[in-house]
Amino acid sequence: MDIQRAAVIGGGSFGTVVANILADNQIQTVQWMRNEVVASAINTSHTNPDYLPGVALNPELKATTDLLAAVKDADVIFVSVPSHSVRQVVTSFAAELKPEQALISTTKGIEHDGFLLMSQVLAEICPNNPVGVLSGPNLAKEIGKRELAATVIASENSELRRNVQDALSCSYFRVYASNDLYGVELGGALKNIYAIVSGFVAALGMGENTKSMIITRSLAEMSRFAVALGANPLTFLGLAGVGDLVVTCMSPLSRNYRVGYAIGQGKTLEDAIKELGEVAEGVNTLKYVRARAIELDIYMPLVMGAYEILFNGAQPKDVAQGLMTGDYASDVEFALPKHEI
Ligand SMILES: NC(=O)c1ccc[n+]([C@@H]2O[C@H](COP(=O)([O-])OP(=O)(O)OC[C@H]3O[C@@H](n4cnc5c(N)ncnc54)[C@H](O)[C@@H]3O)[C@@H](O)[C@H]2O)c1
Ligand SMILES: O=P(O)(O)OC[C@H](O)CO
Repeated sequence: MDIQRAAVIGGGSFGTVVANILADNQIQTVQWMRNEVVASAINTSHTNPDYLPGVALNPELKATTDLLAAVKDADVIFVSVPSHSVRQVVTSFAAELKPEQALISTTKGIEHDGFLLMSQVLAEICPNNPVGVLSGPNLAKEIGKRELAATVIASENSELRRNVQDALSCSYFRVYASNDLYGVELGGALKNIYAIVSGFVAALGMGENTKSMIITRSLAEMSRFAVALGANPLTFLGLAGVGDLVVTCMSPLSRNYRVGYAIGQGKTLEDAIKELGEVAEGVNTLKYVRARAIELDIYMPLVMGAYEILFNGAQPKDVAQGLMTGDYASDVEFALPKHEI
């Protein structure tokens, strides 16, 4: 199956850049979105003014608000809506799919019920279709401007991996392949938590040593969690692990970092999310990962501290001090010694 026609589901920043790369590679691409005004702007002025203002999109990219028309003839369908909408949106076209049509999630989130990653949601709804995940250090606003970046396509289906590599690789986008679907996808979801933590650190004006400590300990913590759940530890040394963690923890372009920054400045979570006006997947991911870590007895002090700040009104400064001295009051006890790993 060569990819000649593609659909992208979602009219936000990342859906638009994926659709634009495909169009740059002469793949006939239709992007589906709910907003008719944005669809019309993409078709006529070749811009997405709501999410990527100032970015010139490929004039061959077509947008539509007709979901069934978008997916009908697509060899591959990229799903790029927030995690809380994936099940509903995919269910609304699943019955129309032919078994050879592949589904690729670009969504870095977790579904609460059953702690399902998005590829697992796709496989549950469309059990006969090949499934994959695209994840890596991919800030949409930079890729929209065609700045150089790399990503990972992960799937258990080697033909699908090769085809997506061919479809997306171009002069500004390099695509690596992995068969660790679970690890690649979990890396993309987990790093959002630590981007929020890095936002606190930046807002408090902490030093470069502190930032490095946070990123490094975040990597240890997220790898420990992922390996306990069955991921390959080597995945966390690659683009979808440390790569995505570093960019999201360091860039104010990250929405998760911005939420952490706003809270670090003293804003409420509600205000921080309202101000952002876009999705910050890490907020819900933090809740679900904390619950899972407690259930499985996995030592995750940064997750526990971040939860106290976001949902229990703790002060970032107090939590940071508690984490340093090891006597941070948590209602959770851990089997692992505190400084192990
Ligand atoms: N923006 C990035 O830099 C980036 C990079 C890589 C991955 N991602 C991931 O991609 C996913 C989407 O992110 P984004 O940046 O495009 O988000 P976004 O907030 O820019 O856009 C989300 C889009 O989905 C639409 N949407 C929401 N609920 C919907 C529903 N029920 N039906 C139809 N459309 C719906 C919104 O209207 C919006 O157009 C997220 O999980 C994110 O983690 C984002
Ligand atoms: O803006 P964020 O925080 O959702 O992060 C965007 C991408 O996931 C970075 O790879």
